[in-house]
Amino acid sequence: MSLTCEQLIQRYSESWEKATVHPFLNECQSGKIKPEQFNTWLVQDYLFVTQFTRFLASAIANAPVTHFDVLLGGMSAIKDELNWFQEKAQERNLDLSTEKQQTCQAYCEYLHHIQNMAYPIQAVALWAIELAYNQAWQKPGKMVPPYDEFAQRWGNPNFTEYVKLLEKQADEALAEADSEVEKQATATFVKIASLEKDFWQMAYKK
Ligand SMILES: Cc1ncc(C[n+]2csc(CCO)c2C)c(N)n1
Repeated sequence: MSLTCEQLIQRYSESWEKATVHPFLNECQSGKIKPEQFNTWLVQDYLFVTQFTRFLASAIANAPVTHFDVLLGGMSAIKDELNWFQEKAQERNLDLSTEKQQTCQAYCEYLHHIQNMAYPIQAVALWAIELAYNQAWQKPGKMVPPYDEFAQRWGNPNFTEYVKLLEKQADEALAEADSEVEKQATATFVKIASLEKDFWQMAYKK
């Protein structure tokens, strides 16, 4: 039996919990987050998504044609997401040409690093990155305005469906992987969980 996404979640459930449960999210839920802390996180997330766009493009370049439909749908969603980030930044008077914090920089470098690795590794990364947001923004429960818009964006059923399709594709890719690629895909999952955990914390740093 080959490795599956479900097994990764089960085997590393503690790391995954830390990736998707954080005081930042609870403070968005209650409305206690300071606007400047939220803004700090938002700008860093925009910077991350610009790098993620390049990562998705390279995953498409390595993917089998049977995976194009889902991934191209993801690419189209990112076009919308980047424009939406720019709108939010304008509303909040934020400068998007800010420097990356160290955690954001490390995450972007990691995406660049796995860009040229075997496709199953990229398929697992795409799934894990999207699942992290899909779960993290739902776990605290109904959020107060203005943070409910963010929770809706990443917690809505359509996005959940997209993440399920990414899981199916990652499982298909893993079914073709040898044990070395399985090992690297596992390491990628664990690394992403750790980077996601650190990412929330950037809200509290200048
Ligand atoms: C640190 C961090 N991790 C995951 C995501 C989730 N995500 C990455 S790109 C994108 C747009 C739709 O594909 C979404 C929702 C994020 N934004 N920031």
